[in-house]
Amino acid sequence: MLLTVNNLSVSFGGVHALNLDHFSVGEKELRVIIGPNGAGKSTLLDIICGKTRADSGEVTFKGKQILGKNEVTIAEMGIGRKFQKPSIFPELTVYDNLLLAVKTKKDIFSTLFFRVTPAIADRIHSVAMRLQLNGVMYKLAGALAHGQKQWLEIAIVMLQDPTLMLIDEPAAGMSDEETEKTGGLLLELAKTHSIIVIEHDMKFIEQIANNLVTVLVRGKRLMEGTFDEVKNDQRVIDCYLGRSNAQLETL
Ligand SMILES: Nc1ncnc2c1ncn2[C@@H]1O[C@H](COP(=O)(O)OP(=O)(O)OP(=O)(O)O)[C@@H](O)[C@H]1O
Repeated sequence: MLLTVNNLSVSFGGVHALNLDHFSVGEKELRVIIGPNGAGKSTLLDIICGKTRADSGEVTFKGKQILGKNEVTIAEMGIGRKFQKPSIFPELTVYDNLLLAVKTKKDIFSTLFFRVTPAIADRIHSVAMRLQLNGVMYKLAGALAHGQKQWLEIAIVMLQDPTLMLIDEPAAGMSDEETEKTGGLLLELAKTHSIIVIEHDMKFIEQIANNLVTVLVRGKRLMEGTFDEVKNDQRVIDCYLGRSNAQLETL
């Protein structure tokens, strides 16, 4: 397994946010995590990327313990996180945003003497191609459509060379067409990367869940299964019924 979590406990001011017995993700797996608000989904990703400290437990990545390591070290080990809040520079072009992502991966010394070699330019263009940004490379990032901005964010994470990408609600605020395209992009990226996606939109989950879906409720793992198993599980339906973000019952 690429990532393994065991007996992870996290609390904030005495309130348990996570009490997770086990969770693991394999190489080139696309895992979806669902759960009602406050289930601990973001906290789990925060722990994995080193943003939040755990009280106890074990998280190993490529066989190495990562609990207690800081965000920079964990990113260097190969875990990239795309947050919901935008992190692109709107006044720079798409190309310059991508170039900056390559530069910031370097240490200060090599950043000072940074040159765009043909290999770097190729890499930027190949990532842009995968995220279907090649047609808008010289457009200002701020002028992109909402969907394209999100794809640019994913491209920026990709350029940091992660083995595992953590993505929070990639389709939030997108049109139906953009959502479907995002699903296709994630499935394509999962051919070369492991990806954990937190998502609420069940139609989108149905499109991308080619492997397991993990259901978290009140910090615990309620169940794990295929999309159909999860969708038809009475406990899952009960957790979602009556919630505005649930569309389980309509599928
Ligand atoms: N920094 C924090 N300080 C205090 N409590 C927090 C903090 N972060 C999260 N929590 C609490 O931990 C619990 C889990 O929150 P978390 O954001 O991980 O849930 P979630 O499943 O991602 O929810 P949502 O779908 O609403 O984003 C909640 O009760 C939340 O209020």
